[in-house]
Amino acid sequence: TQISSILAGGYANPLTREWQHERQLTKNMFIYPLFISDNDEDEFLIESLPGQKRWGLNKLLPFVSDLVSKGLRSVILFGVPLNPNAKDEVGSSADDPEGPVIRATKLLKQHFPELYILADVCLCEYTSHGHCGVLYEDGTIKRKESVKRIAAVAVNYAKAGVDCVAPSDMIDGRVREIKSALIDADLAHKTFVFAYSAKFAGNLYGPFRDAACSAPGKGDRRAYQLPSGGRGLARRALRRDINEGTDGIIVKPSTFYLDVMADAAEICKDYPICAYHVSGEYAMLHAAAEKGVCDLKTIAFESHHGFLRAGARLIISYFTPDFLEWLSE
Ligand SMILES: NCC[C@H](CC(=O)O)[C@@H](CN)CCC(=O)O
Ligand SMILES: [Zn+2]
Repeated sequence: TQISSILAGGYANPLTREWQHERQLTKNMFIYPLFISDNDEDEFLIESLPGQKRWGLNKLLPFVSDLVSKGLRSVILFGVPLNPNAKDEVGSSADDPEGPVIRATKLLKQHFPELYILADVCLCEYTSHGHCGVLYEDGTIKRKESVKRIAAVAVNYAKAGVDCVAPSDMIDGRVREIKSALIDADLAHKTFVFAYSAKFAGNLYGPFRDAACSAPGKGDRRAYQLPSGGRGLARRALRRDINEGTDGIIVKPSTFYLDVMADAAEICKDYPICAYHVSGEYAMLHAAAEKGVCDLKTIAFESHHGFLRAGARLIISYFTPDFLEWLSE
């Protein structure tokens, strides 16, 4: 008999096309970023991040309640202190008990006890200079002091009820510092440490920095976020964070870094890998759809399928509300 070279029969039908997916997008893999303002009445549309808002605590609950009823399982909180004198050299207000992240955590836990809450841990939203750590006079990162401060913030978030701390600072040694500080505080047994292990300096965070007012005042983040060509460096950072006790790995950005995500799935195969579809990638798809280059829903599925193919199990995505609808159809 003639061995057929015809593959088409295997995916001729929509259902058999679905059968070809090794992993399907499901609601419980989505983690939704929430921008929490220190103005309780805020409900502010973020121009550069289509459809996304900055939320004050008096407006947050109905919005989250609707998403939870549609199957939202998890959010990641970013504090946006608008009050300018809340910022100082060491980001003191990051873990202010009256600050946006800690207050939002308590409010959300009270109303949605099942909602899994991650808190992004970084100083850039709270420092006067806008960098992710504490600086020397010459503008370089003061490593020891930075990681100690970031660990203290992580512990205070965990004390406030956060389920997972996600250090996005990228400063060497912060994972070990956070893990040991959580152990000392007797919180390590119930707090997930989700390190952004392969996070690249690039041009894809602009809309976020608009939303969070977190752009560096001077210079850039190239001294502590990875160079975009550095695949080997990313592999070394992945190994480093595993050794320092991370419980999961975030790769960020995503679309332009699927090879790094595949490396993470290999090097950290015993860990949950999370893709962060960052603000610039999200805004890019919206802009392309607006110009008629592609269809928004189709391109959202196509890009997010790529993260699964590359080995991600979780996705931090601004498309989360859309996917909660799309995956219910
Ligand atoms: N802590 C750094 C924040 C960082 C971007 C930046 O470098 O400013 C990301 C948040 N973790 C931005 C995420 C995004 O662009 O969506
Ligand atoms: Zn930062």
